[in-house]
Amino acid sequence: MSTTHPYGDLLAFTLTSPEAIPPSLTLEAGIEATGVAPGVAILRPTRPHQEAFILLSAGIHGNETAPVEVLNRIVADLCDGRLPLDVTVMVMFGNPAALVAGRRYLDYDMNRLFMGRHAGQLQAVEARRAAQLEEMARAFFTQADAGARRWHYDLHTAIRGSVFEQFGIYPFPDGRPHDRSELAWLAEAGIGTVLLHSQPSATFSYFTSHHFGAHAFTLELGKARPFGQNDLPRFAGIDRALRRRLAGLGSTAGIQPQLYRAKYDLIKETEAFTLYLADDVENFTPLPDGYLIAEDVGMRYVAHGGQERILFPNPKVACGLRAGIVVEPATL
Ligand SMILES: O=C(O)CCC(=O)N[C@@H](CCC(=O)O)C(=O)O
Ligand SMILES: [Zn+2]
Repeated sequence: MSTTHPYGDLLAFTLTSPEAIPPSLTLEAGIEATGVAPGVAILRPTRPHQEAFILLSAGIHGNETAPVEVLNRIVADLCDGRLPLDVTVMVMFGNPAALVAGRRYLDYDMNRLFMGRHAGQLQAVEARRAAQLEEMARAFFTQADAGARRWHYDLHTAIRGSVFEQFGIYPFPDGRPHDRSELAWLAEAGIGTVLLHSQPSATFSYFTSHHFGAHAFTLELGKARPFGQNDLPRFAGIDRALRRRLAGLGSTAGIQPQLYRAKYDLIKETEAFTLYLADDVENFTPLPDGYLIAEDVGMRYVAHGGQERILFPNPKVACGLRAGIVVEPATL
């Protein structure tokens, strides 16, 4: 089957025309493709299929290109009949303008603007886009019957390298138990480490978990690199697992990832915030007992106990935002 539609390379379509909505088409592969917004489309089999709704997002941060390339290939394989689809899937390239610019964001970090936080940053282009993504996620998940299964995988790569190259982030479950079969699915996808968030946040995965009860995860799949510099075979585990999920296949293995819990956030309150970790310190680096991690006006962040590790240290964030997370080992 030869490609004669933009779903054969939705990424090229989006980067070339970042304000264009993909066309709505019935494809020879037996898929109804509906363009919803720039960089966003829903794919649904034309034949009877499972009552499962899967949201796959990438490029919420515009410099995190590899996950966008992974999703782009999956969309092409679905739409050209090389990969079976037995669920309804919405694919989102989160921030097309930032993807074109190769920047994490243009005005404001979009993954701090969900849960309605966009209303407080209306001058930022990311605020309008976050509001749009929220609305599209709401329409997508609320069309599902009460018994339908809902998943959301928000794919990222990180600024720094990591002691554990790929890891998942389980948003705060609002009192629901953590789901061991979802954790096993992550392990099977090659994601051997999962951070359990301990509080609500303004991220996309918390939004879909909180509002729609989706099994939602932020997945950190490696180090962020520009388009053309990604080593895509390193993403084979998540690629394979997503393809199985889209084909309606279940888990095969029972292994569990190792778990960490978010203990507290480093908050950059003022421009005086100082981080005492070098730029090449990796995510999940252990923090020796007593180590001074960071300081801000009237605040000293000191490591305790020798079991803590640092995640996402970044002194360059805007004031008021998280400049790192101190994590510790956890069990369920
Ligand atoms: O490398 C970094 O410093 C950030 C990588 C990244 O974008 N991570 C996500 C994690 C979201 C979460 O905590 O659920 C983010 O910071 O938005
Ligand atoms: Zn990111």
